[in-house]
Amino acid sequence: MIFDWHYALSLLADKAFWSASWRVVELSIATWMIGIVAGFLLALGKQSRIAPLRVACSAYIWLFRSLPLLVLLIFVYNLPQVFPASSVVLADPFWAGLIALSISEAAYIAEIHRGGLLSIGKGQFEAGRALGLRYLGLQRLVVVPQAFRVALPSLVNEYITIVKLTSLVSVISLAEILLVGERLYTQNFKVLETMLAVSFYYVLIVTVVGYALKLLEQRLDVVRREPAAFSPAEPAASAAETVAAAARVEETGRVALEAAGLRKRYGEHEVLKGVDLKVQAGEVISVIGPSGSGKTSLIRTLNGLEPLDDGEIVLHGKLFQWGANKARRAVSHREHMRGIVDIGMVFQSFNLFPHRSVLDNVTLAPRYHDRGSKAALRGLGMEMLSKVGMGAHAHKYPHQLSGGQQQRVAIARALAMKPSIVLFDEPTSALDPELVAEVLKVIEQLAREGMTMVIVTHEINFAFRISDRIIFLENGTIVADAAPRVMSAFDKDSRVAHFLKDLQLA
Ligand SMILES: Nc1ncnc2c1ncn2[C@@H]1O[C@H](COP(=O)(O)OP(=O)(O)OP(=O)(O)O)[C@@H](O)[C@H]1O
Repeated sequence: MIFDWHYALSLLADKAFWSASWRVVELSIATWMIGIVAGFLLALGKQSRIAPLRVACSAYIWLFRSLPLLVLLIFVYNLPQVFPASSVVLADPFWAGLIALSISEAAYIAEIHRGGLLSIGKGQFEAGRALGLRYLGLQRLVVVPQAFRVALPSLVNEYITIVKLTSLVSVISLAEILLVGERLYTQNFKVLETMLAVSFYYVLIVTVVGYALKLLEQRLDVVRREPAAFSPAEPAASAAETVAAAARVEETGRVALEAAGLRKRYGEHEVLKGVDLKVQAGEVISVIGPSGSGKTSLIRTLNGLEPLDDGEIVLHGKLFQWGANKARRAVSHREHMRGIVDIGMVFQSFNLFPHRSVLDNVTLAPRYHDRGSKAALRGLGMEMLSKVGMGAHAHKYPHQLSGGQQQRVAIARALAMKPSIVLFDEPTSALDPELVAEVLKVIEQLAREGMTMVIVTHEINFAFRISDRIIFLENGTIVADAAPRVMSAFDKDSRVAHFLKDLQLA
């Protein structure tokens, strides 16, 4: 038997094949999109803290990944035998195929999304929470865009799988590419010629749609993006457009934050053992102490990133945080959130949002909290960036900045919410030594402006130079709390003097 090239080539212009190809494109794209949305919800459900939801989503994923698609297709297509009303939809093989494919693909895609979700670091959630983003806002603005970008290469791959799986829908008589081919070769027995044409159409769809999805993948990949050129004509917006941008400086002398009897334990290890701390408005307090003494734990409990076991925190005279051991819940969620955004937080590892430009990082929270018009917030963002010497980098992405520059952007981001207190958790510990000075200079400037700050730091000279008070923490207890001048004059046998001497020798 001779291979009929002429016939095979004529099939490439066959109307029935082109219309079947279009049906495959429609079916595969619809399945992919439904699978992406449903799969994401399943992935979130599988990670949920609500046990019944977690179990239900896990069971769905387990069941539909185990079930062969062919079985599911036949099952769905024949459902009208038991539920006649469903024939309105399921009598059409396109809809029956779409439903069966989507049910099955959602289970596979859920696992791809879970990989994306797991890749988002804890720091991203903490930065979002410290900026007062609620669950949905955090998902929408921070988690989903990043997780989607991570998952996209696998999702594109899954699309190709879906295109191939559509050939199975021929069993329920959908006139897709394979069925058109089968109908032809059962008439003329030119099986190889027909299958060559069938292959051509599948390869064409995978190539064209696959290429479009690759372009989408590249577009979403900020790491490949060149920084946009900065135009000095664009920036700081007119004074009228600018939301009162300067960091909020409280009337000095009043108590801004008061923590009483703070206790925190991790398992059996009690890391804060009844800490009392009063921060006056305009005061700069540095927290120093040996590694593991509880400095970071203290600062993280102050703005609610870590729950307390006991004790309470009062912010500007209003209860803000309270220990799990206390039954008192006199604070509404709204008031509590107001407290959170009133306390700015700068993290050791910056925790900038990598998928957003520098300016977007700074304006994200004020935009979320509806603090002004787009133009006004842009003006605010530019002003905050200029304040930390980063105005010229507004259009870059975090990965295009040095560590010191990233930390300065993180400071601008915290200031953009106009907090009354800013907490710094070892702001220079993750930096190369030559980058430390630029960050300390910014913090020192804020101290001069009268910003209320609590700074956990290992930069002892810096702490003694800019602070009104130094707190020495050891074993979860405040061992000393004094002005730098007083602390420098402590008895040379005191624990503080030993610690400072050890640091000088190190
Ligand atoms: N999430 C956690 N789970 C369990 N233990 C923790 C956790 N976070 C901190 N710890 C423990 O609590 C203790 C205090 O940690 P913390 O980070 O507050 O100390 P630190 O004084 O800031 O130390 P460093 O100066 O090294 O950063 C340490 O022993 C640490 O191992």
